[in-house]
Amino acid sequence: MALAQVERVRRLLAERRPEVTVEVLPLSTSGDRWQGSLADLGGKGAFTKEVDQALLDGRADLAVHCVKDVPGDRPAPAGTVLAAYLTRDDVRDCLIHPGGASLSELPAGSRVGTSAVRRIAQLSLHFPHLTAVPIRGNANSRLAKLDAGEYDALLLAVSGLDRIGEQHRMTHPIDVDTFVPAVGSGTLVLQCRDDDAVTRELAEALGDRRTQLETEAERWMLHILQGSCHSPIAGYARIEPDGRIGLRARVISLDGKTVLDAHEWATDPIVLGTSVAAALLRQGAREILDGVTR
Ligand SMILES: NCc1[nH]cc(CCC(=O)O)c1CC(=O)O
Repeated sequence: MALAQVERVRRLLAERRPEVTVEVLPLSTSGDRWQGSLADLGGKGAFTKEVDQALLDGRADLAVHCVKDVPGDRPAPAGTVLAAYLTRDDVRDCLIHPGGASLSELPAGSRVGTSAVRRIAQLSLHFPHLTAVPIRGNANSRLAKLDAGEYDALLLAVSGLDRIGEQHRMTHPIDVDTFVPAVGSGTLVLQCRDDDAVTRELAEALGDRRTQLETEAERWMLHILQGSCHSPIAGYARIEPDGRIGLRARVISLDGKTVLDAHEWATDPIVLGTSVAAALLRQGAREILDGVTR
C-alpha cells in the first residue's frame, strides 16, 4: 500500500513538474513488522518514525504518510513539516467476507479481524453478536489470513483496498453513520524538512485545500483529546456547500455501551476541532479515554 501511495505522488509530480526526477526509497517500519499491540510499540509513531528519520538524515526529501497513521497527540518531529494533503480518497471502512454476507447477516460469534479500537467499539455498538479478533500486518497479509481461515471476516479501509488493487474483495462499505470514520481516514500527507523550501513548494503544489481544512479540523479535535492508537475516537469533517466545515466526532466505550457524539460547523478548522473536542469532554470523554488500556 505504501509503495502504491508513493507511486501516486510520483505520477502527480510527473504531471505537474516533469522536470523533477523522483527516486523511491522503500522503507519498512516497525509498525509494519510488529505483530503485537501497537500500544506496546509506542503507538502510531511505529508507522512513521523510520520515515521521519530518513527525512531528518537526508536519505529522503519527501515522505508520504497515511494521515490515519500520523500520531495526533504530538506535533510532527522537529525539523519537519506536514506540507500538503492530497485529495481525499473514500473515508469509509468496509467488510470483507468470503461468502458475501453483510455484517447483519454474519452468524453470532463470527470472528471479525480488526485491532482498531474505533472499529471494535463501533462493532460492539451495532453488531454485539460478532467477535472482534486482533489482527496485525498490512492489508495483503490480512487478506491472506482471512483466506487461510484464521478469521471469518475482516474490517478494512475502502481506500486501503483500492490502493492495493483489491477492491473486488470488498463485500460492502459501511456507511459513515454506522462506522464514523477514523481521523484522517482516506487522506495522504506529504512531509518534508521545514528548511527545504524547494521540496516544500513541490509538495504544496500537489495539495488540496478542502482536504487540508477537513483534516486540520479532525486532527485538532484529536489533538485536544490527546487521542492515540488505543483511543476509540472517530472524526469526519466535510466542507459544506456554504463553505463552512462540518465536523462530526464520536468517542465510544470499547463495549459500545457509551457513545458520545458531537457535530458542529465553523469556518476555522482549529476553532472547530477545539470546540468539538470540548463538547465531547463535557459529555465525559476523558473518563472513557483514560479507561481504555487495550
Ligand atoms: N494502519 C492502518 C491503516 N492506515 C491507513 C490505512 C489505509 C486507509 C487510509 O488511508 O485511511 C490503513 C489500512 C486500514 O485501515 O484498513
